[in-house]
Amino acid sequence: NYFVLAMCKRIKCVDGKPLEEKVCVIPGKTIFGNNFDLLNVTPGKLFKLVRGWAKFSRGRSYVLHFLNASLYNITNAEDAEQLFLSQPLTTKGLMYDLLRPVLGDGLLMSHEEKWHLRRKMLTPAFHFNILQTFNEIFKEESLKLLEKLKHLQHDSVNISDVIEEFALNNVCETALGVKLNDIDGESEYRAALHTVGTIHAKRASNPLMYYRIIFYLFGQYSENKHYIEVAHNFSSEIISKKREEFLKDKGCNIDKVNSEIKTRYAMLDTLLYEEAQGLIDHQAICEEVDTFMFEGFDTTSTCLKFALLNLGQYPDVQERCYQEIASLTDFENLTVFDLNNLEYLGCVIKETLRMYPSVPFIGRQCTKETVLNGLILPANAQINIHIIDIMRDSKHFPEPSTFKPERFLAENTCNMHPFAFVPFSAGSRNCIGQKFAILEIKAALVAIIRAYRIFPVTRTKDLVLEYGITLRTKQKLFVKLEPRIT
Ligand code: HEM
Repeated sequence: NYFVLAMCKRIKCVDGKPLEEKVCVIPGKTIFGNNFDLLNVTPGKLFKLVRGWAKFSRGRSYVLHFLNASLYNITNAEDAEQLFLSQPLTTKGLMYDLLRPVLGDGLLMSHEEKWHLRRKMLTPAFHFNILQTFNEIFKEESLKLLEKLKHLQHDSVNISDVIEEFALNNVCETALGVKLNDIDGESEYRAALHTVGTIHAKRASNPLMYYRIIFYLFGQYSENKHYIEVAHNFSSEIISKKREEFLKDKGCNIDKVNSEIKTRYAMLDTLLYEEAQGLIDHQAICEEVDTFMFEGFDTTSTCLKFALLNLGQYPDVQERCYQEIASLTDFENLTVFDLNNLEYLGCVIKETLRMYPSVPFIGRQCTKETVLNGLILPANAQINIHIIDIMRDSKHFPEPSTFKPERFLAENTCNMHPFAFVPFSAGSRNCIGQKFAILEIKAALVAIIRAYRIFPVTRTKDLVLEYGITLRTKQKLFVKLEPRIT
């Protein structure tokens, strides 16, 4: 039962056949399983290694053996289906523990009863009525983004900074109800989130660093602690400010709040209302706010940056988007319906997410012995779901490395496997912010495409992709912009 030298319990086939008949077993570099395969890798090397294993296994899911745990890697839609539909397999994997000091036990990390309650509590904050009010903020921030772009050197625009600022402003103003620019320490906060993500990616690339004591002694423990504190102090200050406003404004009229909450309450107000009812405490609010800021900012900005690179590289695609947008009314008057109706632009965003998913890998762990896809996974086995490989499977997406937004037109998706396109994950632990994200990305792209022709500077084929919570690149990203004459 044990893979002795790797010191982990083996995964077995339900029918007793050799494991290799069901999955690919990646040979380790040493007799100690795959324990030493990851030593001294950088986030860039780790990304390449993990994708290389997926290539080696030729479309089959694969297994690795690490100290104390086997790792089942799901790389295709067929194997992902059972997992996404499984209720017991909703506990997040070991890797997420590295994020716990940052996100606490918020929606992303929590499980079972706690997750259920919080998800139920927060779902109304993403209701269609609320998205309508968010749309006004997305448009306002998109216009501010254009204003920023106007003052940059158009021959080579570094899109990372402006896009990240745009995304963070949006999530702060929508979810928390405060304008980030009005608060001191905004840029330090953004830098802190970025650094915490970078340290996490580096730590995740070295299994020895998963041990707290080793991270403490030889890793970036103090730096990490410092930046987490900066981020937490910032969000905590916002929460205190909003609590004061909330209690002054609504505290005496909970019934009124109760009726409003279903129609127009953003996330933080919803949480403050639950706090006023005694259902959650300050700590819980902090965890959720930190989770939403973290999840809501890097993910959308990553997608936007790749979408701009793609639009620059494919002038025909860009022109088709422009034609679709050209018939719309003034930008300021665009409704959620108008943006939802932009079918081709929607295909561009989907194709961008398919090729460059903002969250390329997600993880689960078995809390007890579990049967999945004809395998018996021992308790504590880890499961890594390769969102990126699932969506680059040539069975479902012919010529997977070619950017073809048309594959997402309604007439081409009728027979698509339900779990072949999963940038927002799927099943009960799917992304709560997916409609929010698409709307925000569309608003920004409409504003930019209307104002500028985009030309390539950084090309996607030259990018070195890096492992991280979100997809990262070694290089900074640049495009050239040419104002459109209207
Ligand atoms: C293009 C943008 C986005 C992408 C690709 C994306 C992707 C994902 C994925 C793959 C997951 C599952 C994570 C896992 O199982 O470990 C997830 C979960 C989550 N996302 Fe997003 N996300 C995006 C935008 C957003 C936004 C804008 C928000 C909030 C405003 C958000 C909030 C969350 C939260 C709270 C969860 C945890 C949900 C739960 O477990 O119940 N995301 N997202």
